[in-house]
Amino acid sequence: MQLNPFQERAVRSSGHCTILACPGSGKTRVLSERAAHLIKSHELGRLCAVTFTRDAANELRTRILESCGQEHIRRLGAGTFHSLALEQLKRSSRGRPPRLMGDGERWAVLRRCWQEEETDVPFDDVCKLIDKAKSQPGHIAFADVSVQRIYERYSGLLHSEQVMDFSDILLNAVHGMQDGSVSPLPIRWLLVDEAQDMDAVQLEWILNYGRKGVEVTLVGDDDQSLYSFRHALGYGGLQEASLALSSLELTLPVNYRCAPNILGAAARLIVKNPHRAHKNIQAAKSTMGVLEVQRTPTRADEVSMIAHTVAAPSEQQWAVLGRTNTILDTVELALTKLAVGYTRVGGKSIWDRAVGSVFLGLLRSLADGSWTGVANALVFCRVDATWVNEHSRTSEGHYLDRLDQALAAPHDESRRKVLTALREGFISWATQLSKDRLPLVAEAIADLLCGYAPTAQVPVFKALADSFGGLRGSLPQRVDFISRGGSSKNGADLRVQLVTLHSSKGLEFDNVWIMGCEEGNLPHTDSTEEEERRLMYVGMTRAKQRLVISSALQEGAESRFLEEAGI
Ligand SMILES: Nc1ncnc2c1ncn2[C@@H]1O[C@H](COP(=O)(O)OP(=O)(O)OP(=O)(O)O)[C@@H](O)[C@H]1O
Repeated sequence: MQLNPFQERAVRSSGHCTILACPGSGKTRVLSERAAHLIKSHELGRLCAVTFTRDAANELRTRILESCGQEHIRRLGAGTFHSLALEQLKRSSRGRPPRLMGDGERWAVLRRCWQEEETDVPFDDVCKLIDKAKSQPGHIAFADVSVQRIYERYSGLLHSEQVMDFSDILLNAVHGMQDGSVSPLPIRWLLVDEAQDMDAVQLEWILNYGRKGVEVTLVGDDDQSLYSFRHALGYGGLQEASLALSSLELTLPVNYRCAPNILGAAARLIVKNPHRAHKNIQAAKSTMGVLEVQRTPTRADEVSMIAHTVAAPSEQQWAVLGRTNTILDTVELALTKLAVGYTRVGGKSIWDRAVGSVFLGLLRSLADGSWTGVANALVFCRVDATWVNEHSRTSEGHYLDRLDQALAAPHDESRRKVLTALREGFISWATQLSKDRLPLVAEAIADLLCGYAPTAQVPVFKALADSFGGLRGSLPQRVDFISRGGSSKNGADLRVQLVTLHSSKGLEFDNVWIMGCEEGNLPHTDSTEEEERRLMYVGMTRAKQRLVISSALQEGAESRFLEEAGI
């Protein structure tokens, strides 16, 4: 595959460089080719590639080595910001930097400090404020004096106990590089992938290298910046870095992924964002794709349309993209009902979460006589877990025998009530089952659990019962189908994927369906319009051949993004 002229220039140019890459423009390839070019065209010097996750760093290392050859392995480093900063701290403290606390430990120390302060500011808010402050490299100060005191107490404790939290790794490396107590890694080139996602501390870390003569290459797409809630700087960060280093700015405008009409709609949408780098995005493909808009009366109609379309027998690969996991749950249940295999990306299956697993657990017990589902349901129905565990250890046999053994002992009224309800329930469910009335059994189990569930979970139990009741097959067959994760726990069946818009970044599919495109949901009220527009843009640019965008009348007005995209 030949590089296009834009890619060629991005690979071969020298000095500090910021590469603004449109979706599907081959940025990982350009980054690895550029790294290989720098290594091969110089006899000396180490190169370090940095990114946000360990998997991405490993992938990048492999791609670079494929391009430059294994013989250069000693001249290449790749890691996350934090792993590289930690390496610096280790080198500068002869292998003994402060011990890194785990998440739970950090939480406990912070909570201690919060309790001591007796403030009105809720603990979660204090955590968020401190996280936000620690994503800045400068002096930390809080508007609220009680939060300031909590922070000072927390920092004091970490110092005296010679420990640090995750944010301290980069902060300590940055401050140490500034005052000369921490040396930079001995590298000649630094390459940063997904640079739109860096926060202010990561930016300062990069700039420190740049100021010390390391050549910095940033690759990113400000239009795909989705993490401002994690303090990512997006376009502002890319601009600041380019300005500070006087970097050469290049774009990769050619998209190899999407049909031109799909790309055109996405491009019309994203230009509505006022704060972005101008990129003259172009489609490499010339064959038009399918671009459809669907508006159904209700969400249930929308979900049914999605499920029946993606279920149609074909080799076609589909991704259903949703703004939230809750909206994707509705499609998951509809697919279960139709016995269509699927994979969830970016969230757990509803059958693996508390509500789904307690419901399925009782059905499994009914199918095979096992106890675990009953024990879990007892705890869900607020029976004391210590008692349930003790009874699980000391009793044996079929669940009915174990319930009988339990009922033979004395209990307080509420526990006896739950044990009796379950026992009577099982007897009646078994009778219904013998008459092939599985939907009724599913409904009755849901009803029993609803009696102990918070109000918000009641419709979820009803939907689970409807989905399970509608599925074909015997009870063990249905339980087995769902337990296998709708057939594809191990990702074996990737034909239908249910993906949150955030998790869709970096992926591509033949056919994409973006659902729930109503005002309030997309754009979502929890975020800014610009960030939501980027989210929609990322979703749209995942589609190679076909893009369907749907909404339900009952859920509100159609998203403003459709009009903006001219569709
Ligand atoms: N010069 C080229 N000629 C033909 N195809 C190319 C070229 N460069 C990249 N591609 C193809 O373009 C597709 C998109 O590339 P890639 O997945 O690396 O995009 P990306 O820039 O990382 O996208 P995104 O940011 O949207 O995740 C890949 O299938 C890749 O093989």
